[in-house]
Amino acid sequence: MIELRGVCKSFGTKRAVDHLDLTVRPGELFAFLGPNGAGKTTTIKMICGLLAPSEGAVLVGGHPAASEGARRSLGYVPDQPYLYDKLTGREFLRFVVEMYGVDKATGAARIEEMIDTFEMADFIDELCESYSQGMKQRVVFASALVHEPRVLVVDEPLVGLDPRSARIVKNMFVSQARAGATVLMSIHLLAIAEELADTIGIVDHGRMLAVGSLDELRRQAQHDGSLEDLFLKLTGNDVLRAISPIARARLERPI
Ligand SMILES: Nc1ncnc2c1ncn2[C@@H]1O[C@H](COP(=O)(O)OP(=O)(O)OP(=O)(O)O)[C@@H](O)[C@H]1O
Repeated sequence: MIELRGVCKSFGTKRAVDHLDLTVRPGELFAFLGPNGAGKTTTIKMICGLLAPSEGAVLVGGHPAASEGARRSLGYVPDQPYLYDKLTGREFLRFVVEMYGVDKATGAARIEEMIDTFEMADFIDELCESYSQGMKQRVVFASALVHEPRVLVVDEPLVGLDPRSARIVKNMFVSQARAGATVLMSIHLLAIAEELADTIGIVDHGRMLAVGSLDELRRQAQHDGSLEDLFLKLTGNDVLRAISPIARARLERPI
């Protein structure tokens, strides 16, 4: 479970997150949407204990964010993942398993499972510095899941993945949620949110504009269109203003 209650985060005079309330339950796959600069990454960093809120409370698996309990419950894939160049993928996964205090036999079995799930056998014993972007992403996903977290938080999950790897990752989100994990992903690809998410939250200027299933969002926005139409309506059509009048007229035609 992820719970945010009245959460605010300011950087100097800039309010990045503004009284945000959010609950994501076990078994739920939540897509966090919003325009650039809306406050998604800042919120995710507070969930992961990397930033402290200026106000409000953040709970992860029932524990205050950044506490030992929260960290043990959590798997996190950042938008700009980092691997150690001079370790192999397998060594990196071993390091992560040891960090979480997983016993040796269980850890070794979980690493094999991850290698299999993310189809990494061909490169897992090469140094990370030799990996392509997509290979790095797969190792990072494996490292976020290897300790079997109950809460998975992913910032922009599909950047740099080829279609096959993207499919593996999408399947993994769904199977994690169906197995009872709480899954929150921030994503700009609205079609993916529409395809995968049980619940969608649209944030802008640090505030939650709407949250619910796609049908609930349609009711809240009193608009019976696609998720893209709803998104643009709720976030003020900023994108439409930036494109040509002809394209805008086409997009603004009633559906
Ligand atoms: N360390 C920081 N110092 C100052 N301002 C920051 C800092 N981090 C984020 N911000 C500001 O907070 C706001 C929210 O940023 P955030 O990265 O959370 O947005 P986002 O929704 O993740 O955007 P994107 O979709 O572009 O990744 C932005 O205005 C950003 O400039």
